[in-house]
Amino acid sequence: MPSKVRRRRSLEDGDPFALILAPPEGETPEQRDVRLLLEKEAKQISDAIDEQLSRERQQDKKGTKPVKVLLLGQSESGKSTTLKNFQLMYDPKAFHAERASWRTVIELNVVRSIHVILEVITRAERLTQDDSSDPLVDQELLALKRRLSPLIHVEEVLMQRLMPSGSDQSDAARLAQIAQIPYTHKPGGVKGEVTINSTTQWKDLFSRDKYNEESAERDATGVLLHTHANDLKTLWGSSKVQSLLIQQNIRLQEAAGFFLDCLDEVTSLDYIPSDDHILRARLKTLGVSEHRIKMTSGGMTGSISRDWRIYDVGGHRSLVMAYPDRIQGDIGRSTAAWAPYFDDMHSIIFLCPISAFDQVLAEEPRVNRLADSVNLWTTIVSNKLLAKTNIILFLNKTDIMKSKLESGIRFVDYVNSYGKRPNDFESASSYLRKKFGGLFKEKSPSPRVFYCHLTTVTDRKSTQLILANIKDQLMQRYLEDASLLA
Ligand SMILES: Nc1nc2c(ncn2[C@@H]2O[C@H](COP(=O)(O)OP(=O)(O)OP(=O)(O)O)[C@@H](O)[C@H]2O)c(=O)[nH]1
Ligand SMILES: [Mg+2]
Repeated sequence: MPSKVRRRRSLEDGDPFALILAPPEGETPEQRDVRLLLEKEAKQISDAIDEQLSRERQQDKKGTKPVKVLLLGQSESGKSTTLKNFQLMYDPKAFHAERASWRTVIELNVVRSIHVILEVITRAERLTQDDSSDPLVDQELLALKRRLSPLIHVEEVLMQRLMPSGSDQSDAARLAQIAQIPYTHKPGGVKGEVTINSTTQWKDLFSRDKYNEESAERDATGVLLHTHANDLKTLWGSSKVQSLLIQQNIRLQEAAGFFLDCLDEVTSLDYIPSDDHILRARLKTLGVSEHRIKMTSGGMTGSISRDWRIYDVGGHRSLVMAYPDRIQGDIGRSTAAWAPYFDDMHSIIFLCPISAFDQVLAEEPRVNRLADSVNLWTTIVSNKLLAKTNIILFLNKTDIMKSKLESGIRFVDYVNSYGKRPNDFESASSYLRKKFGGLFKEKSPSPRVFYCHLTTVTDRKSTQLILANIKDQLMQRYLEDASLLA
């Protein structure tokens, strides 16, 4: 029992690194059972992967192998945004062809932010009723709320169009059936974020050509946003709304899919999203999608061209392994869901959204988001099957991290081992780099190089420099491997 107390305390103290490194001494019999169960599961996965590896080695003896890159990380870490950057750089034609389709997603993002504000007003109204001496909501706000409430209906219509098969929960359940992964419905989870299943042809659904034939709602939404443009701007510009958001501790500007700072553009009738807007658009991925891009790299001996396959894995934890409640939210289930995609990857780009240090997982409110990323990182780097895989860490969302620290949110309040170091971006990011690097060295089955970048993947310029380097580095490695095998 004493060690159990110590382990729990380190979690409560909010130090994800201490938790990972804590020795399993003083394990209770139940903990032991759970650990053995996890080990058994890990062994089964490992055996299955070994078998698949050996089958694929046979197949790969013929033909040129594509370069395979896997994007990993928790939900909202920036995987799909990294993929968009790759597409924008190396397959711009396809990227631009999809531009109009992203408009619907952005419209939905706008409506969602408005929905959040309307709920904030409703909550404040309730409080005002309790204390009418100092009304938090005035008549003007109430009138705005009334006029904008039809947008909530629009949100439902749009979500039905993007998710024809129903909610993300039902998609997860279906996926679980196909993948034969135990699935548990978690009541009271995230409220209706729009999710895209990798098999849904949503871009076709919303392409401009198709619009005229069958998707009247889409333009109706654009027109509705346009009609309400002034009210939308008044609502967002209202100092009363801004103070209600602060009072209720909602930092809307830092949320995924925030577009209220460019309402003039987004609500105009001829709005077509820019590249930057597409990078900022939020659409949650469910399942795994494969993207093929032809890449060319120049070298001393001339340029080479290879097919790349980039795999974007939905990071949401809706596939839950049937383990005791206590350990849900831990390493095993994620590995189980992703394991089939690990085996022959040339590289894994692992994204950790470092700005999430003060947040919890939407789907698992007991779990701190940084602690979750540290857990996933540890699982990936310690996996023996990945011992030779090139792993690149993106400490992402540095822009939000900076603004949080500047606004006075204290890193040490969530990572107690940070101690008395200054609460600024330089110190906090270099601390995290060291910690992730330390885990990498300690947990890697054999020595390998630690690659780490501080990123803001919504920023095209800086991200594309990093991706160009990664592309050349992987092409180089690929050639070296090929010549070794020849
Ligand atoms: N400000 C800021 N926003 C970011 C950054 N990286 C990603 N985002 C935004 O965060 C949201 C989530 O990013 P995604 O790329 O969809 O996250 P994901 O990892 O694919 O999430 P899942 O599909 O749920 O697994 C999007 O609206 C992005 O535009 C960043 O570095 N800074
Ligand atoms: Mg995604």
